[in-house]
Amino acid sequence: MSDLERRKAKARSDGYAARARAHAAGFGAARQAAGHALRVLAGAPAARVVAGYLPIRTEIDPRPGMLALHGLGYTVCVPVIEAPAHPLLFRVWKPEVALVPGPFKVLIPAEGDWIEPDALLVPLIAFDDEGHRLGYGGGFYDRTLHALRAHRVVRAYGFAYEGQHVPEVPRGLTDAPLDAVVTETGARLPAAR
Ligand SMILES: Nc1nc2c(c(=O)[nH]1)N(C=O)[C@@H](CNc1ccc(C(=O)N[C@@H](CCC(=O)O)C(=O)O)cc1)CN2
Ligand SMILES: Nc1ncnc2c1ncn2[C@@H]1O[C@H](COP(=O)(O)OP(=O)(O)OP(=O)(O)O)[C@@H](O)[C@H]1O
Repeated sequence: MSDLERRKAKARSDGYAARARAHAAGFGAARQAAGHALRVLAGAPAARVVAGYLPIRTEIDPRPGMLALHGLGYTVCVPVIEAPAHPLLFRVWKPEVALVPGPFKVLIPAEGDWIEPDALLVPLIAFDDEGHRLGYGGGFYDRTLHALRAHRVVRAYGFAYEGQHVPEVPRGLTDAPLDAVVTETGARLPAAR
């Protein structure tokens, strides 16, 4: 294990504990964060297809935001793992769509069109002021953002509890930065990178 991997592993276990505390205390946070996400997306030009996610463990629940976006006429989609070390695919999500368990027990739509999002709400374990994030360690969102951003502007907004903020996320060369992080207290724009 490299020094970076060791530091990420430590930050992951600390981050898990902080997220669990925020989740346990976070009554109403998902709704407040949803409101901030709608404002951020309304200010982002040309975002019509927005990726949310179906939460696992103690991730903040983006479904109130996804429901509101659907009601406003956005096309909402969620990630699906195609294979390890591959970018994520995205399938259209609607409030009534049937869900089935996919890899890592994450729910995925049983059917629906495959689509490319132009903005994403991204789950995470920890984030810092420069918009760097730590995920579960699969590199899925990093690969996905690199691939999507190779041919056009695609915005990525971390979606998290305020309690997941850390001074500095251990960072590697392949980590894809976020355009902002939305929490229950508002949208944090990254400080100059
Ligand atoms: N809600 C949600 N959906 C998502 C993601 C996510 O982070 N959150 N993903 C974002 O990528 C993808 C799923 N990726 C995942 C990758 C790893 C693990 C996981 O449980 N990893 C184990 C370690 C496994 C190992 O080391 O082999 C762990 O954390 O204990 C879960 C989801 C797509 N959908
Ligand atoms: N664009 C990429 N191309 C090739 N490898 C990549 C890319 N992005 C990440 N990786 C590799 O994936 C592995 C996991 O990366 P990392 O620890 O940053 O995952 P993570 O950001 O925590 O996970 P996720 O993005 O799935 O939430 C690392 O070995 C990293 O080098």
